[in-house]
Amino acid sequence: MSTKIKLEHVSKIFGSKPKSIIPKIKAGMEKDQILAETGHTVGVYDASMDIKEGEIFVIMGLSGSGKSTLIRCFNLLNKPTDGSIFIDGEDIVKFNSSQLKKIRQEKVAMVFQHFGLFNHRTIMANVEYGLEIRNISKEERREVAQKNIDIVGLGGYEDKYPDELSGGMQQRVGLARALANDPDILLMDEPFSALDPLIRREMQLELLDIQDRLQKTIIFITHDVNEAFKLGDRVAVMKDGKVNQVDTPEAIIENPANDYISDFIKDIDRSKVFQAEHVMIKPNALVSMKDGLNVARKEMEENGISSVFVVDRQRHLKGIVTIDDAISGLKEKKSLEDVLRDDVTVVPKDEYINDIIPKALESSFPLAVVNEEDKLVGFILRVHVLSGLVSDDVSESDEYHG
Ligand SMILES: Nc1ncnc2c1ncn2[C@@H]1O[C@H](COP(=O)(O)OP(=O)(O)OP(=O)(O)O)[C@@H](O)[C@H]1O
Repeated sequence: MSTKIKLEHVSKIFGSKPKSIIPKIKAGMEKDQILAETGHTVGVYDASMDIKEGEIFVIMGLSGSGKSTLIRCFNLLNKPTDGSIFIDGEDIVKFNSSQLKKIRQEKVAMVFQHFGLFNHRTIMANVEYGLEIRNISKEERREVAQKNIDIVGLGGYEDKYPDELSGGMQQRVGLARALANDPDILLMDEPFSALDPLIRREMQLELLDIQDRLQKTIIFITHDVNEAFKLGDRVAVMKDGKVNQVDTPEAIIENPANDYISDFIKDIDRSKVFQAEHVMIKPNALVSMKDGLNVARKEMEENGISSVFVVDRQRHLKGIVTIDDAISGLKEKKSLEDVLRDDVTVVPKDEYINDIIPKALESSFPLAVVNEEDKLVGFILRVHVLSGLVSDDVSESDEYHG
């Protein structure tokens, strides 16, 4: 994926002489001391990051950590005190007002926490708004707005007014309005935090679904670590105006950059973050149909394992054979095919552990993990899914091998 947005050493200081504060921070002065001695507030300090085209990039942090200040820099609602922001390679901090107007109308759209809808306008007229100020013709406006109302699942509500809709529905209108200008970049500042938990979960799934279809570059702000890790392809963790870590949810959980982040993520539900490919074990023994039963038995004996997966030449799974079946099958002069069991549960490599648990409970064999081409890439042991899910020792087990 190519870089869509690049931040280089972006700082935003609030106060009468913001630039004078930068050297003080460089010299190691902390945010509290700066406020006490100079009356300036450090909103964001020295943020650098690359955001890739088509990713959901989450900025997470507690209240006051600088998330909103930072996201408002992406469309220059906040002009950085220092640093550069490149969108598609152009430094927007240097843009004049007409360039800025264009980029806000056409390339970057924002969805707000409290929806920001016009209460005197119908849903249709709210969604049409951005197109209207760009002087798009009435017919085209209607067509584009209708398409986006349908995308967010609000077909049939076009003539209602915002206060006739629930919070979740109002936020869908906010999303449709942002999408109507077909922006490359969507800025979402705590869009779901005013919603109750059930609606919030529904909206999270809806956003993932819409993103699958539209592939925008999304910057999403939240203070909720579970939301961050559920939605984010990558997550930036902020504290006191500074970006502490930028990485994938899995990498942050495995290697938190400092104690603050360890503390932040201790309540995370790992089963909703880790996917099959993160916890699977790569098989060190595999048997192909043409190898035959004797080879299968040897593989199991030499590796000290009680079952082995059988694949074809393309590594597609054919089934599993157990050591007991292999030994008795050989005595009875049976072939590998005769004793092959096909009741193996197969899971795609991007399936969440949360969804794998019930399958593991039902299966008497290790679960087979396959890639997009349906090739066997690993396996997951029932015992590990059940005991602490994705504990660090998962790869050290020698109880079974596939
Ligand atoms: N316009 C402003 N003038 C002065 N200080 C500001 C301004 N906007 C934000 N700040 C300060 O900058 C710091 C970061 O605030 P910001 O709103 O970005 O945090 P946040 O992480 O988004 O918090 P929240 O989740 O509560 O919105 C805070 O200390 C805040 O008081």
